[in-house]
Amino acid sequence: MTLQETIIQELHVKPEINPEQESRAIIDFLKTYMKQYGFLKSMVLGISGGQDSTLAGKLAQLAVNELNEEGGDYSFIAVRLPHGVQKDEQDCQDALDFIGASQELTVNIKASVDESVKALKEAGIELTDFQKGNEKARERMKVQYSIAAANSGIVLGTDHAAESITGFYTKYGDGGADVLPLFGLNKRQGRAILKQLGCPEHLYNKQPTADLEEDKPQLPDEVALGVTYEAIDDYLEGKEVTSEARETIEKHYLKTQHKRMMPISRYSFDELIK
Ligand SMILES: NC(=O)c1ccc[n+]([C@@H]2O[C@H](COP(=O)([O-])OP(=O)(O)OC[C@H]3O[C@@H](n4cnc5c(N)ncnc54)[C@H](O)[C@@H]3O)[C@@H](O)[C@H]2O)c1
Ligand SMILES: Nc1ncnc2c1ncn2[C@@H]1O[C@H](COP(=O)(O)O)[C@@H](O)[C@H]1O
Ligand SMILES: O=P(O)(O)OP(=O)(O)O
Ligand SMILES: [Mg+2]
Repeated sequence: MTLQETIIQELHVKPEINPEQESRAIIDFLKTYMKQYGFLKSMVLGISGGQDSTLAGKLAQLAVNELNEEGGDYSFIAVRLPHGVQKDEQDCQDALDFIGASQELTVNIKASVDESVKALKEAGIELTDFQKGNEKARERMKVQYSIAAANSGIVLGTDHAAESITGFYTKYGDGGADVLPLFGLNKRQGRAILKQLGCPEHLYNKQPTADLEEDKPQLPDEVALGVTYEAIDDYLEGKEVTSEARETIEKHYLKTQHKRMMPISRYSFDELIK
């Protein structure tokens, strides 16, 4: 098998999807999961104003609606987690309107992040702007777990194949979650599902950004990665891409293998270095 074929198999990407069937399958998966564990009552997810959290949030809310129509008492808790004031706050509000969550909460992470940065500095560790970005992502994870704990809930994550392949997430930050509804999809497939669900166009066509760096506000993922999502999506669908794109994608994949595994032990080290 080529590395491309191995990755496609590992990340469960289909060369094409039927958006309606795919959203049905994800909603059914979420419903089955919630029903499997009787004590679970809620799903929690940070809503950033981007494509992925809009999609995962909408699918979670649709699952909750159906569970409740069937006699359940479940909720989807959409969480705004700005760091100070977010430039694209209007997109976040548009996403929340589209999702129609059972409950909305806002926790501003700035004070906690600033305190961590300060305490680390006092201990002699001065974070770079990039490292502080990862601190923000981990603070968001922490807040979502606290909300889930207080609401008999699980934390949803928005990782999908087009992010997983490059490891473009903060380990135990946005990479830390209980259930990944979008796993197996690439970026354009997620966009197609949002379109089919009637999402406002400006949300599903929005430039993907982690928006974690203060020195580079709203830095497009594609600039940080050095490759376009079009190329990543093509690669994941088994298509030919330029040799430059292939090299960049595969380099990211190999460098971030540890992120797609449980913490490494003597028994998994071989898997990592293969
Ligand atoms: N922080 C930001 O401001 C920012 C902004 C945009 C995008 N991103 C993206 O988010 C991601 C997060 O950055 P990151 O990957 O540098 O940080 P990370 O914290 O997600 O991962 C780095 C950590 O992983 C562990 N690690 C590294 N190599 C390992 C190995 N071989 N085996 C086991 N553990 C290992 C180490 O603890 C290291 O500190 C990147 O893809 C980045 O491009 C971050
Ligand atoms: N500003 C944010 N508010 C709420 N939730 C957020 C915010 N930024 C990121 N998130 C969550 O993290 C994931 C990953 O974001 P990327 O843009 O892929 O880095 C996002 O889906 C939200 O759930
Ligand atoms: O995870 P999101 O919602 O922030 O989407 P994107 O990765 O496209 O910014
Ligand atoms: Mg984003």
